[in-house]
Amino acid sequence: MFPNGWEVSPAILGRVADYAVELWHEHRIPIILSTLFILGFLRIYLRLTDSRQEKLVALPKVYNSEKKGLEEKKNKTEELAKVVVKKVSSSESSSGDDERRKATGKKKLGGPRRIKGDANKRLRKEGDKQQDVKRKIQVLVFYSCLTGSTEKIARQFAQEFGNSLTKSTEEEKAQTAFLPPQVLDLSEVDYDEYFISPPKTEEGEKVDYFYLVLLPSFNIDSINDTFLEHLQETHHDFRIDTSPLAPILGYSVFGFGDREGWPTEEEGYCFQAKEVDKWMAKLTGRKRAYPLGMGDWKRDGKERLGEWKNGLVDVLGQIEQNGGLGEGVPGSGDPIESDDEEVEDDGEVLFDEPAEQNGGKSKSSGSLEDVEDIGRIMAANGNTGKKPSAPIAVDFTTEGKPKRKAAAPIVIKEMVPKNSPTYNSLTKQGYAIVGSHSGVKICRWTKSALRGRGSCYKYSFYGINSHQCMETTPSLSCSNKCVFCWRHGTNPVGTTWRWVVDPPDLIFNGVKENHYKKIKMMRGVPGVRAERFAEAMRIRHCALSLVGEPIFYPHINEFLGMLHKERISSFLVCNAQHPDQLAALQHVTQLYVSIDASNKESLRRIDRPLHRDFWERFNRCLDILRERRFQQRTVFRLTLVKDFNLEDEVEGYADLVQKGLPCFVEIKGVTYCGTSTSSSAGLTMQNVPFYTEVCDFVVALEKALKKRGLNYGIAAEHAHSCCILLASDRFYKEGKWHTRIDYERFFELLEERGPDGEFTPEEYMGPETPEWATWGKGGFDPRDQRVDRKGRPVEVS
Ligand SMILES: Cc1cc2nc3c(=O)[nH]c(=O)nc-3n(C[C@H](O)[C@H](O)[C@H](O)COP(=O)(O)O)c2cc1C
Ligand code: SF4
Repeated sequence: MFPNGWEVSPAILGRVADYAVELWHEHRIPIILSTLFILGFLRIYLRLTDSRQEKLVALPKVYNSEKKGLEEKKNKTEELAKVVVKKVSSSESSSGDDERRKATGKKKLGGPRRIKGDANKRLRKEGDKQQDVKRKIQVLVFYSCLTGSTEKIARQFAQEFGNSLTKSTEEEKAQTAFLPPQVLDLSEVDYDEYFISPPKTEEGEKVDYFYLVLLPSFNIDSINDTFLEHLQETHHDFRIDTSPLAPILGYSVFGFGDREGWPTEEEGYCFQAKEVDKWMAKLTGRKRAYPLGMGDWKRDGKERLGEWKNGLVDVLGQIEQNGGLGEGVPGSGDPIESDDEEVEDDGEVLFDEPAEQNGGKSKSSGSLEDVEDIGRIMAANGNTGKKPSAPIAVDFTTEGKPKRKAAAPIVIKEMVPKNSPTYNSLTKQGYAIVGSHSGVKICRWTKSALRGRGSCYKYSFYGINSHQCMETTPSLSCSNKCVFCWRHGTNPVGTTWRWVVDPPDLIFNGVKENHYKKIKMMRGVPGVRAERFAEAMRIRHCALSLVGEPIFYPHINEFLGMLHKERISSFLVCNAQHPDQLAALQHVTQLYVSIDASNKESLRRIDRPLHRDFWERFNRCLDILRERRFQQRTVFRLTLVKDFNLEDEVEGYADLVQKGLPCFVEIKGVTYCGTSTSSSAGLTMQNVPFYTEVCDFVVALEKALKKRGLNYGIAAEHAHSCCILLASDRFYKEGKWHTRIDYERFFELLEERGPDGEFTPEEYMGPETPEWATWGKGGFDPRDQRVDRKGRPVEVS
């Protein structure tokens, strides 16, 4: 009923409803469209009004209250002792919010916040803040023992180790606190507490653990067996993560043994320490922080343990600085297996010619200048980042001839700029580029020696420890394109030095730094021996023979002086194409010239030299070697390539030896590398001679030399690298070959008489060549274990 008393009968209501339904059915589309149109219009109108007036016309109350609520919430949460908050991601905040924010001119609130954690608890902890900042590291020293010595050693070790660590963190500002090392007897500890996961700490306390295991070996039943069984079972237990100890910072193992009863590792020397090291690597996800150490408790145990301790102090120092094991570990547990490398990194190799270099024909438009002038020009350019404007060329072919006047401004480019394909290619291959034209790389023999798997032939012949050898070059550029070049790349080749010249000290410091960095990356590699690793941190030898041509570098003598000053011996290999530089070279410990062929045609085919007068240059180099044979310890390096320079060339090589009269002749079979450079030259595996073929060649060459009245004999061999040494009888004394070098004497002579001083190679001739390295004995270092490509031991025949 209506208020005025009208009554509407149900029949009328029914008719109205019918009419409305009918109307809807007939006109629903126009009704919907016009409603949408009106709503759309209304919305646009509201928007326009909104931005003009810079305030909300519609829904203001709703938004304001929401905003107010959020702000209150924000203040509250901030007040609540800066609890951990998490912003809702931007994708979650609606665009409408943004627009409204724009409209109000208010700052972004960051969206609703989700509160994590307990604010009150956090407030309670505020007072502990200072304490929280310091990170705590707990070193645990586990040991096992049967007859009592290891316990004593472990306690003393922990004491000394703790002292060394605290010294480094005594400063108030130190971010890390080393807790005193704990010594734990493996026959008493609960293995589940330490070797299924790291020990639990007090609630809220953050302690990182570092495990050390001092373990004598026993070939009888002992706690070692129980311990090893536990490690194995944990690793194989399907209910447990395969690396449950991965949260620890790192570990290292030191084994005690007795060489009197167990002389070699194959016979059981320290065998259980090796096992523990292996299982710990698995359980920790390869967190070997320092190589396995081993010591004979009757002989060198203390000394080896001391080295191992010092190495670990260094490692913990790095952890303190970097927060973890850092580069190489478990990356160094990601070993670049030396055996995986295609070939050994010893020898001159080249890269493909870059497009802009045309067969060595110099395109330089600039003037020809002296090497020394490059420094002057660089100084004139101020090396200030101003772009020099035209190339400079130093043409060794025209050195000494009158200079032409500069026709155009000078631009000095870098040989291997950081953004060049060469740089990328070289770094990918494991080279570190130092400055703009020098490189350093760890050769596979260095890695092999670190793991006790054999040194290169230079140990057998000359007594060089491969793990203390740095392989480097101050010039990545070269003037040949040898067929056996095994590096892919696009490095500059050319007859002239046209690049920026880096100062020698920059190169010297840079190559050392990078070499040590690369050695350090090996510390977690399985099988690396602690004592070799410690020795490797002192470079004793430098092989200037990587890629490129070292005497191409204008300051090579200064660079050599720096090596010698630090008592690093130098073996310099050059390609017999730079006679002037060779003549000007000061003393090196051993001076090599690569003799890749015995006649002009063969040399052209193999070395593919860029110099048109390559044969004349080659011969001049041999003359220089002959003249200097009583000043420099000279070596011919022959690389035999079947079907290229092996057959019918014995007589030719004998002639070259007669011409140069080197102190030694090293003969080596080529190593196949399968690069585009070599295959485009038609080189295949078929060109690699067998060792027996190399032996036959050497016997024939010795005979050919004798025929010419030259007294050379086969002094040493290293079958492992297919290399044999012929020596002049100048190095044959009292019925023995003396191919080794007295390095200390060499440095003394240098100090006494200077880099140009008069002294002969005989004056620093070393002790006799060891029996195992002489002809017929194979030459494998008896200290090491020979392995095949898969790391399996190989019997040395
Ligand atoms: C019963 C026995 C068995 C041993 N077996 C080996 C072994 O197989 N390999 C090894 O290098 N040393 C072996 N050793 C030498 C011990 O590892 C070495 O003497 C060690 O320093 C002993 O440590 P401890 O005095 O703490 O028990 C053995 C010693 C004993 C007493
Ligand atoms: S001399 Fe040095 S660089 Fe050359 S192969 Fe031996 S260890 Fe390697």
